[in-house]
Amino acid sequence: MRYLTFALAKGRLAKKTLSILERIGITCEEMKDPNSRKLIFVNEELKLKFFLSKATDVPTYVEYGAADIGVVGKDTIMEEGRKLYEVIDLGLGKCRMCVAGPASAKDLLNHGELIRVATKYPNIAKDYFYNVKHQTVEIIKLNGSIELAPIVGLSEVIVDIVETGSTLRENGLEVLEEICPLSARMVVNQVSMKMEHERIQKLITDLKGVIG
Ligand SMILES: Nc1ncnc2c1ncn2[C@@H]1O[C@H](COP(=O)(O)OP(=O)(O)OP(=O)(O)O)[C@@H](O)[C@H]1O
Ligand SMILES: O=P(O)(O)OC[C@H]1O[C@H](OP(=O)(O)OP(=O)(O)O)[C@H](O)[C@@H]1O
Repeated sequence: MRYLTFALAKGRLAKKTLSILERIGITCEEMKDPNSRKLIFVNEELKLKFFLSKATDVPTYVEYGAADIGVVGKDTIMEEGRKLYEVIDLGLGKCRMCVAGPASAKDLLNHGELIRVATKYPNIAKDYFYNVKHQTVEIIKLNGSIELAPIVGLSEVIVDIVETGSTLRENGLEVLEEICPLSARMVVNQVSMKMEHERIQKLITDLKGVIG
């Protein structure tokens, strides 16, 4: 039996992903050592391998088949646009992709003005403004602390993740439009899905049994 390899997003989703896998009997004790610098972990008994990578790289590993299976946020799947199968919504890491800004920016969205949109997600923002709203905008790519952009005058609005809404509230901003709900998904390499169909299907069925 060959090894099945999992690419898991490090950061916010990692711990929750490991605990959902544990609930279906997939454990990788080694991975829990916070001091370890090791990158790849093996469960000999189950013939599984795991590695943690930057969330944005998970779809890349899965498309190329370096990992058979990945767990990553829907936002990253949409933004990366890789060829893979999205097989299950794990229901964790729930949040929303939103257009946000000061209340005063609402009118700019309703009247189709040429506005600047700061975001870590240029493809999602482009798709939303061009294909859904049919509004021409200038997209400005940032890499973090997106809420700063409208405060310091870099953009009129932002496209970003909202979970509790605290970051927006504490900075005098609000949700202006909701683009879509988000959560972590399991994704599968298209060839692996065919070659390892039975094992992957069992995994999906087991996961469906433990998620609410
Ligand atoms: N409040 C939140 N903020 C950001 N992401 C969240 C939040 N809640 C859930 N998520 C989900 O967690 C995923 C990973 O978030 P995390 O902040 O760990 O990674 P990242 O932002 O891609 O990493 P980095 O900070 O290295 O760029 C997101 O892609 C999203 O699907
Ligand atoms: O609605 P909330 O619960 O406040 O969560 C949303 C915030 O969390 C994320 O930022 P993150 O902490 O990942 O930092 P970053 O902005 O540097 O990416 C996201 O980009 C928002 O800023």
